[in-house]
Amino acid sequence: MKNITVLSGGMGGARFLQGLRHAVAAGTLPGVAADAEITVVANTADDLWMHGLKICPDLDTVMYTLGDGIDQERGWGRRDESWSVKDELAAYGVEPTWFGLGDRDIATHLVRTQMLDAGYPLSAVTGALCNRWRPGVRLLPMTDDRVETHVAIADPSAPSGRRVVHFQEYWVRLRAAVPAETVVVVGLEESTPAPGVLDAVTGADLVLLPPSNPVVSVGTILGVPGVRDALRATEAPVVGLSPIVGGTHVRGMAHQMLTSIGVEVSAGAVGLHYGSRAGDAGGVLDGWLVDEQDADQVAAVRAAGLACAAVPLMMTDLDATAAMAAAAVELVR
Ligand SMILES: O=c1nc2n(C[C@H](O)[C@H](O)[C@H](O)CO)c3cc(O)ccc3cc-2c(=O)[nH]1
Repeated sequence: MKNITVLSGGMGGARFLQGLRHAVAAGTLPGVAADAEITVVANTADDLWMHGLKICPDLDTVMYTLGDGIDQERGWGRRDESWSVKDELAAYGVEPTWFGLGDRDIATHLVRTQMLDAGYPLSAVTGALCNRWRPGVRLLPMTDDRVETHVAIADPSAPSGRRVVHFQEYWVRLRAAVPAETVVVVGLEESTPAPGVLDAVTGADLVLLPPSNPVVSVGTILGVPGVRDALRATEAPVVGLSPIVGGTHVRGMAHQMLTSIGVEVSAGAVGLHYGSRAGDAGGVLDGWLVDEQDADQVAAVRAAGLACAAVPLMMTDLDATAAMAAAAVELVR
């Protein structure tokens, strides 16, 4: 195997990619060449415009994490960050004040916004930013078009009893503490895959769905017209790793998002939600990894036509994550 493609969200996907890159370089993935290329197709529906800047959280989290600029503790934004601009904006009473824009991070958004204003597509901007960060993977946005996830929540003070907020407000300001009644990904149906995305799927030797949010991260990538068809057409095996362990998410808000689309919050249910490529309901997987805590769900996943195994899925360190990548390869060899 020489070409591995990963459909990734932010923090969970980025941590997985660290382990995958480590395993490829160490030559510990059975049948995978040590010089194999990793292509990351990243979710861009978390993106938002704020203070006139285009912010791309999942692209930046992958870029900073693999480029060794990430703040490990937060899992997003830059290490050794300062917040002077954020504080000054707050001093002017400029909203929103709830979003953490760091001084170093703002430089990334300034470069991106200037290039977008000059007419460069997001994919070209991302390539330019990666010339500095050298993440060691090819990083592609899922689309160059504007796509944004918005969440409808109950709001008794609103005439309709509901209010729609940008995904970032739901996640950062509201801490996903209220039920997501409806998730709407604005612009998704009209979007087209960014250059290289479909080829990265159809031309891969292996496609991986890391433990990112199956609704608002991987789910949005699958929603870009053409991506799901490419996954069902590729000759590469497609393997996913469950973001749900022991009945809940490890970090983030997969629990709330799965509930909002009526999918049971379990490792097995997420695998069945992605579905088997062997089936005819648009499924995209050949294999699905669940954590050892969820071994009792392996039989049901296999019964749906998926290869399935229960292995440790907690990304506690680089070796643990590398072992997860190896288990994914083993599952479909
Ligand atoms: O929990 C937070 N996450 C923050 N994130 C993380 C972001 O909400 C998540 O990475 C994804 O959107 C969800 O996966 C940021 C990411 C960026 O790229 C830039 C700024 C932020 C700011 C925050 C923040 O203030 N609080």
